[in-house]
Amino acid sequence: MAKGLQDVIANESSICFIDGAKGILSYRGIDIHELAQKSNFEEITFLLWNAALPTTAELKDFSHQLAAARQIPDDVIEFLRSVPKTAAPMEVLRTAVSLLSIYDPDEKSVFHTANVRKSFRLTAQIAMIVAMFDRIRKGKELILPDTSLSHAANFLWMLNGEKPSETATKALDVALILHADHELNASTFAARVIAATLSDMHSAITGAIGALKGPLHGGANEAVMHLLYDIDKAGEDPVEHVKHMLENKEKISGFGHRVYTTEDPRATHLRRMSEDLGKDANPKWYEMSRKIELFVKEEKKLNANVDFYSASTYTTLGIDIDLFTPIFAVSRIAGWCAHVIEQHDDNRLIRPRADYTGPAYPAPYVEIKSRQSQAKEWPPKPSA
Ligand SMILES: CC(=O)SCCNC(=O)CCNC(=O)[C@H](O)C(C)(C)COP(=O)(O)OP(=O)(O)OC[C@H]1O[C@@H](n2cnc3c(N)ncnc32)[C@H](O)[C@@H]1OP(=O)(O)O
Ligand SMILES: O=C([O-])CC(=O)C(=O)O
Repeated sequence: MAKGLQDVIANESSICFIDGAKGILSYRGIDIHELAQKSNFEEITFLLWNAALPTTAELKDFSHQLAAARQIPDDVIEFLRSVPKTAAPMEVLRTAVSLLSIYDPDEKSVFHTANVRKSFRLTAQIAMIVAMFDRIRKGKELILPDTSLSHAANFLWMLNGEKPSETATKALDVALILHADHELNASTFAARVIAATLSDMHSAITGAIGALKGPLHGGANEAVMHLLYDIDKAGEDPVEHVKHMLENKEKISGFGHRVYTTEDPRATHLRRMSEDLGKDANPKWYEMSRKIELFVKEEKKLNANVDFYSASTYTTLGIDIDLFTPIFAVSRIAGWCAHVIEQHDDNRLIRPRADYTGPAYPAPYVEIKSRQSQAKEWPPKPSA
């Protein structure tokens, strides 16, 4: 039995190819390094959904459709205003996406064309929800979307209320390219399991957001930054701190990967971005990260994953920690949609088996008056 389904081939997919031993990641066969250098979020989203790079006219039309989808029902904005300002943005996003389904004109359909329409809306709306809730919780006025801006630039515009610099837009755009898809990662698998019951796309994406939030998955980028802040606040040496954590058998967020046994190709770009942005702003977070990376690699032979340098990159861009995982979702929605579309286009229920480890069958049904409590921890044994 493969615990955690390690290395189990659970589905066919033509979206994303990974060679974990060689550190290769590609979308529809095109290497991530080339995409990170030459492409943009709109183009790779077209690629993920259509299995081919767009022509100039197709890209223009696609970008236009994505910008035109920047609309949120008033009731969803009311919901964002109604939740406590202290709510975690990732929880708010999860619930808002669930709520969006009630207002989506194609909500019940799982047909290809309806799924594509929903993909445009969800991709546009997730970015807007993250930006809008951040402004609402800070008591700031909402900023209307600007359809002349790219997806990355519009997100920064709606978040900060000022036109973003080319450097910030480019950095976010590259981060969005890098995070957009990753084969059957936990959140995408969750989305496909939900979609495979012929449930709707919003249900699948709501489940995916719940899975992404966990600290073993997308939530690790926030945990990395909390670690860096804690070390900095305590004035500790980063290597000594991490050494102590490893001695206590604690995991270091941002390291290790189920599939990559060598460098995560996305970390290569994020490391460079963290360093470059740090040079112009504050190199501290990059420098601390680099020291930790070198030590963990030497000591545990573990490589930094996509979440490690995204933390210092986003912090240097002035983004709050609890928006890191939501921003992961702002990008990953492109991949989730591609996978839900692929699943619905050629569906079969996903229903694996469990290796049963419980009491041998047939176990006796003991009448209630004859039972002794078997509970170990919960519920606690009532005192006699
Ligand atoms: C976008 C993403 O989801 S990328 C991943 C983001 N998650 C993180 O960064 C959290 C930290 N990393 C981890 O917890 C793991 O490496 C995971 C979840 C990514 C992969 O998990 P798995 O493939 O199940 O590996 P598993 O957790 O079994 O670890 C294997 C061994 O490496 C160790 N290990 C793995 N990651 C780490 C880590 N980050 N720090 C310290 N030790 C680690 C484990 O303790 C274990 O050691 P052992 O065999 O001595 O018990
Ligand atoms: O593939 C995984 O297991 C996790 C990951 O890196 C991602 O989702 O980007």
